[in-house]
Amino acid sequence: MKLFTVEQIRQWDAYTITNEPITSVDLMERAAGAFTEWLLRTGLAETHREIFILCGMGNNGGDGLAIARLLYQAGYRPHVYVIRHSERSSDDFVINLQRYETLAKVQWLEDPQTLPLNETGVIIDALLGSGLTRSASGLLAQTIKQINASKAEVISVDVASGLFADQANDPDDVIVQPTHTVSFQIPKLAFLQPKNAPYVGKWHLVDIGLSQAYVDLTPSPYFYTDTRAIPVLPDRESFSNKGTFGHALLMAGSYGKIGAAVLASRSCLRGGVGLLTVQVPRCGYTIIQTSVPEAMCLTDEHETELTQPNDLSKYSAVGIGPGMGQAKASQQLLRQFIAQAQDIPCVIDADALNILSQERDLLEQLPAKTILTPHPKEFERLLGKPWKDDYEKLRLLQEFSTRYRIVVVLKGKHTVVASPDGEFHFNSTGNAGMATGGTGDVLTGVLTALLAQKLEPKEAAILGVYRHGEAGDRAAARRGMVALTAGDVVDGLRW
Ligand SMILES: NC(=O)C1=CN([C@@H]2O[C@H](COP(=O)(O)OP(=O)(O)OC[C@H]3O[C@@H](n4cnc5c(N)ncnc54)[C@H](OP(=O)(O)O)[C@@H]3O)[C@@H](O)[C@H]2O)[C@@H](O)CC1
Ligand SMILES: Nc1ncnc2c1ncn2[C@@H]1O[C@H](COP(=O)(O)OP(=O)(O)O)[C@@H](O)[C@H]1O
Ligand SMILES: [K+]
Repeated sequence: MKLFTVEQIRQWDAYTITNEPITSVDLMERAAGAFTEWLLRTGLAETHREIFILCGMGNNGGDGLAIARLLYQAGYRPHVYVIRHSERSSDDFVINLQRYETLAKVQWLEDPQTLPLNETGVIIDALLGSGLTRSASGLLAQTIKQINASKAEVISVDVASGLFADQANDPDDVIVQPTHTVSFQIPKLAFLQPKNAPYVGKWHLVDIGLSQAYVDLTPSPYFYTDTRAIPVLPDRESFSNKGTFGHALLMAGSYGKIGAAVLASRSCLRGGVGLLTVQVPRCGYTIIQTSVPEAMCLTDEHETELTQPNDLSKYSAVGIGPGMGQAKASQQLLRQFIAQAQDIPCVIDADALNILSQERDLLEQLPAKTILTPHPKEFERLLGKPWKDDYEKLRLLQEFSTRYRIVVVLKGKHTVVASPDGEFHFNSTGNAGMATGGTGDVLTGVLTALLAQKLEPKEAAILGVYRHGEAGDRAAARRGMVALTAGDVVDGLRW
């Protein structure tokens, strides 16, 4: 799914109005109808709950008033408040205010302290949407604080009031903290940024029929990976043999961390590779041979660390780093590896990334088909500096990917795949149960398997990250998030 900036969403709105054609107030009606249908379907507005609808004077407030009318017509009796936060009001706000006032009165809120919010109530937050131009202050900020202090269920219309939809807020901004955000058509970029988690809650999309032609015509670097958009592995030919699916090499493990090599090996096999060789220090030999009998084991000459370069020519892809440690000899090994691997697709992870952070000249020499898989701390080390906010992080990620011409998978709740063509693909699968040791090693194995099967690095990264998260979701459905381990993620892999 393509994602857009606020300015593009505004143009999308205008394009739909002109080309469908539909009047803007009817489009607002459609948005309010979709929101109300969602609300009634979820049962969050059961009649015994009091519904408070807080409206601003722009189109978000207009949505709030149209929702109020639709609820009123469905038999609910919402308490509707409007806040005078601006000199101006939007035309569609005015029309919807008049329409509502044919049914009931609204209250102009002068003092937020007087809001009779209670914990069994539902607050519909329609103060401000994507038209936010500055941080909330004054009466608006007081009202938002009052909403956040109440124990009521809060549902934001389109985007939480006070949250910028496509740029960073200041740390001390006053922003609604909803339990749910019901957003029109597409997720806003803000929903995917880690620091915004308290200002989004659970987000849901409702379809308001904005023009598909605009989506097709309008370029954007941002994508949200949904089931319809993921790359696919080619079907397996019935006459194929194990040679068809590549021979992967994993270089992983050190004394006390052979488990990382085991997890990456298992997931590489579940990723569909034809043949797998695992290079581990001598201490890992028996462990690999007994716990992953499908893999061949190449023992390093060193007892506890990886030190020995290989002839890489027979491998279709290499994954290096999980549990590898950062011993001096392993640093030298990585240097030799990079020199040798220029024509081989590779995944560089974990300790190998930390070595790269210290030996920065190696970044310039990375093979053309490289995927790096840092978590945020590892990415910060690679950059050599922290970022100011999540959007600056994205800019730096893009610069990094373009400068070194590699795919970077920045892991997290919405793992981002950044590619040298300037695109960002935010992942949609996975869950907090995966925040447990070893799940990253599982991802390395999967990505190595996909590269061995000749997927291009960008496609391999988008697909692998998606399936890895999906495997985590399957594992969480079976065991619950608390009990989930990295091995369960391996077991959850399906293609
Ligand atoms: N295409 C779609 O998806 C559709 C979108 N729709 C809806 O439209 C919403 C966007 O509406 P919108 O553009 O009218 O903006 P909205 O957020 O209501 O703000 C209004 C005004 O508030 C003001 N203001 C800003 N910041 C302020 C502050 N801190 N403190 C005080 N005032 C502040 C500022 O005016 P100013 O005071 O700067 O003159 C601004 O113009 C969108 O979120 C969705 O709900 C649907 O109806 C139909 C289809
Ligand atoms: N809250 C979360 N939601 C979704 N996925 C998560 C979450 N926390 C972690 N993950 C995923 O789990 C993996 C963790 O990788 P990493 O931090 O390298 O762990 P490790 O080094 O222990 O293997 C990543 O793929 C990440 O995207
Ligand atoms: K809102």
